[in-house]
Amino acid sequence: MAGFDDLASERSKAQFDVEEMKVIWAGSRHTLEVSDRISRLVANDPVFRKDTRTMLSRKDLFKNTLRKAAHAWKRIIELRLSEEEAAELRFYVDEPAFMDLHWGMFIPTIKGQGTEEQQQKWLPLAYKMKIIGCYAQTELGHGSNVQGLETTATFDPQTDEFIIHSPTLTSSKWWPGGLGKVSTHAVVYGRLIIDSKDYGVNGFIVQLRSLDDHLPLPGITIGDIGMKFGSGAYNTMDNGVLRFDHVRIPRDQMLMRVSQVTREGKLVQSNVPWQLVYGTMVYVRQKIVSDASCALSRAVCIATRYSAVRRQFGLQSNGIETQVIDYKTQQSRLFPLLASAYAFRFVGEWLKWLYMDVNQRLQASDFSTLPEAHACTAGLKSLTTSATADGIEECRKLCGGHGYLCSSGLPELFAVYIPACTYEGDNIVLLLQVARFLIKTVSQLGSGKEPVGTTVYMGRVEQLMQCHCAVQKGFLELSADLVQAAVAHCQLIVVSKFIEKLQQDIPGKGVKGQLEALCNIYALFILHKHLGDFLSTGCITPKQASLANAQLRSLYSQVRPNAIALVDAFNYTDHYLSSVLGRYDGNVYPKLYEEAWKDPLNDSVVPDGYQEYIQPILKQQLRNARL
Ligand SMILES: CCCCCCCCCCCCCCCCCCCCC/C=C/C(=O)SCCNC(=O)CCNC(=O)[C@H](O)C(C)(C)COP(=O)(O)OP(=O)(O)OC[C@H]1O[C@@H](n2cnc3c(N)ncnc32)[C@H](O)[C@@H]1OP(=O)(O)O
Ligand SMILES: Cc1cc2nc3c(=O)[nH]c(=O)nc-3n(C[C@H](O)[C@H](O)[C@H](O)COP(=O)(O)OP(=O)(O)OC[C@H]3O[C@@H](n4cnc5c(N)ncnc54)[C@H](O)[C@@H]3O)c2cc1C
Repeated sequence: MAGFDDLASERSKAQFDVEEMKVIWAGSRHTLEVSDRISRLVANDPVFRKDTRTMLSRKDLFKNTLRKAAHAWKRIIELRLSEEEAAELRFYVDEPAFMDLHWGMFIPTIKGQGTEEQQQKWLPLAYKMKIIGCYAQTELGHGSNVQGLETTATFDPQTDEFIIHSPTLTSSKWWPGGLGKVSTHAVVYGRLIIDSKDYGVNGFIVQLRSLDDHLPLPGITIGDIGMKFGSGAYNTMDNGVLRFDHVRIPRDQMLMRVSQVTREGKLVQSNVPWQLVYGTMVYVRQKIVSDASCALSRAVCIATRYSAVRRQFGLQSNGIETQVIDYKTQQSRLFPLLASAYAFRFVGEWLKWLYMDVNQRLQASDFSTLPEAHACTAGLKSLTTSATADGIEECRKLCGGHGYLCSSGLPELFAVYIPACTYEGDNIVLLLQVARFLIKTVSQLGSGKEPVGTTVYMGRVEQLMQCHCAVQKGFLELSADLVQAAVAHCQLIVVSKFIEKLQQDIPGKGVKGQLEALCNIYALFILHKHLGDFLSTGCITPKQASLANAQLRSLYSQVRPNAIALVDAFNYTDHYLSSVLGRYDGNVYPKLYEEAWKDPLNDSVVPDGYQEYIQPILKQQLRNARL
């Protein structure tokens, strides 16, 4: 039968060791073992089913998410899962929920911005989930402009407290995940006011709900902000709205690693840079880059397997049509995405290392690499999420009409993924940060300060000094071009990190060769996409451009027989993929047919509403016809 045979035959053509590629993708043999074990644990647990998610009402969907989160937590305790295993469990459960913000933002904020005493007080409660926290920064009126936040935290020396207040409608907290219905606590960002003087934005731990009956505490108005894009998708999350009416908290609930307010109401700055107040965002942006390769590889896995099963036109001598994966147009859309998934995987690994390195330096009071870490996390978050969001949509189109069905898994994946282009910093706003960093680096070239890290190449480009003079005249005026420059800088990082990966010892028959082909596809595809820029700046000649395109076509042919094995190396279970088109066994058509009958509309042969709305029309037509 088509599908079974097609994918089996594709797998037999692979020219490399798939099991070794799985290790490369996972990062290590140990990580592969953990990820494989936990993915099966989730797939075999009926509580974690997700096949009806897109058909549930918001209330049922949300309650089901609470059920899954409670079950996940129970399993984590029962099985004594390590932090790594718990994170894998969350990944394979594949459902955004309040837990993400509790573990992914609330706890890291206390760790990064709290003093030793504050950590000792709050972290044990948070780790045991005796309190559940979220990250309440964004307001109705301001998200990107953090310094524009309006919530106030006014010190009251009489009582040794801060008074948290929302002075305007636009100061209402708006968007924080987990806030709407679940969190008992939040890190709230607000303006520190002492003696009528504004000292800018700081973080404060605020209890929102009673730990007895979950009701909001006095002075607090709280709720969910409403349905979001798509069915299922991010609607499992209770993004919330929050207003404060002069809510009092003890002074020691201001996060005081960066600056402290004394009992007398004096502000004391510590030796750490004030930008550490933005530290949680650096951590999460780094995580988002790692996750981009997961979302993109998932879409690519579905589109690649289906492209090998789907046949259209080109009847061959044996009487069967051509697999759509054999069309060069399909390859030229699909294989750059396959290469991007691998490229993002490796740059994500590197960024994780960079983040760990900067953290270690921070502990030792070395703040020198913080600006680069900020620029790299901001820029790569922007590049990888934009490319992944576009890539998922391209995969939907690569699957033709069936890609539009929820059972393909692609609509929900797209809907759940696209806010990544906005949250943790709008992608354009983040690229402007990178542009500023680049301009600053260029401006220091003449002063003898050698560029380091990802900007080391700047020391070799003489024309950059002239660029700097031009940009000095108008950053805002040139910002659209500067954003392009920031993207180019980030692309250079992605390609360099892929090349560095290839320089490592890579065991396994044919594995390195496949990775080299993918690396070249990624680099040449970027060149192809921006050919105009490369030609107009004289970086390459028209002859080189045409050679590069010829090389790209030849690389597609090289990857073609290995395409299915390259997506098998992601080691995704059918449960995780949640796609009829991307099934491991390729049994697409019978399962698509079967899936259709599960839709609630097919519960009855004659639909609800027939007698009210259809029958009268039909009868009317009958009368008109008689007339
Ligand atoms: C159901 C299953 C349950 C299973 C249970 C098991 C559980 C197990 C474990 C689970 C683990 C889950 C993990 C998941 C993790 C992730 C979840 C992610 C969810 C995401 C949700 C979204 C959250 C949010 O969106 S939070 C809000 C984010 N907001 C933003 O990003 C705002 C963007 N704006 C800004 O960052 C700033 O305003 C900015 C930078 C644009 C401007 O800043 P400015 O101060 O106004 O001005 P500027 O002059 O530009 O900067 C000054 C100065 O500071 C430097 N700078 C800026 N930012 C930083 C920074 N972040 N770090 C360091 N330095 C920074 C800047 O460069 C300037 O420097 P100088 O030039 O030297 O002056
Ligand atoms: C699903 C989701 C979950 C979220 N979770 C949380 C959370 O848990 N906690 C939290 O605090 N927040 C959260 N947020 C909020 C999120 O961080 C903000 O929405 C994000 O930072 C963007 O800010 P904004 O909405 O103010 O966009 P805006 O800044 O209003 O952006 C609107 C447009 O203006 C452009 N723009 C803005 N400034 C500039 C500029 N200087 N130059 C050029 N163009 C500009 C942008 O590019 C964009 O096109 C979440 C958001 C979403 C969508």
